Amino acid sequence: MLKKSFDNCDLLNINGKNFIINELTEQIPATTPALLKQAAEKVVELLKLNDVNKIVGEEEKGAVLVAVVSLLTGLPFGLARWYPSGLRGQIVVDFSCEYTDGQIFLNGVEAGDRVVIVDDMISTGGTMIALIDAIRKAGAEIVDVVAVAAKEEYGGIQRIKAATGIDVKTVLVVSVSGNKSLVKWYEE
Ligand SMILES: O=P(O)(O)OC[C@H]1O[C@H](OP(=O)(O)OP(=O)(O)O)[C@H](O)[C@@H]1O
Ligand SMILES: Nc1ncnc2[nH]cnc12
Repeated sequence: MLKKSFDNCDLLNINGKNFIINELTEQIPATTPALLKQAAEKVVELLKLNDVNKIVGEEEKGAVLVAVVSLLTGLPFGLARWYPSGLRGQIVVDFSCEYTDGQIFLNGVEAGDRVVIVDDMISTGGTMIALIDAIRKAGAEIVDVVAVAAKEEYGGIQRIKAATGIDVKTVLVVSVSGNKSLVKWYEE
């Protein structure tokens, strides 16, 4: 079901970047609980959870998945926001992603935490690099990073590895260079 939902989807060109019109991240068509559950279960299967005390993700599409992974694992979660709330304890880090750049504001991560990062999609890897920087700035340790999908042509996984030393695992890799999306690899 998950593999099928990312395969043969329409692609929408936004400033030269190919956006996958799909059920899990874009609600086209509406996300079913069965698909969301399968995506979260696949992420949990890949996650190394030894002595981990927290999940970290980013709003807003990623947060839907993080919430379900939290329910499945019983672990609390922190989130990076795109706007400052003015709350004390927010960690601020610059980011640059596929469509824009700016800052992220991380809540809920403390020094000494052992965290796993969960996200829906990796494109350029810019958001993930900023999230990793913010978590390290908070004094927490990153034990594992899992995303549902990576877009093959954008080199995000390699960029994250080069910038942070971290290997990101994904459930699937999807190509966006044709007329439609094509799932190139899927973790059975
Ligand atoms: O690898 P990158 O180039 O950084 O892109 C990946 C990011 O883009 C998506 O979020 P999006 O920017 O669509 O924001 P949203 O989750 O707030 O809708 C996705 O959830 C990732 O966080
Ligand atoms: N649905 C999507 N398709 C392609 N790239 C994305 N980046 C974030 N959401 C995406």
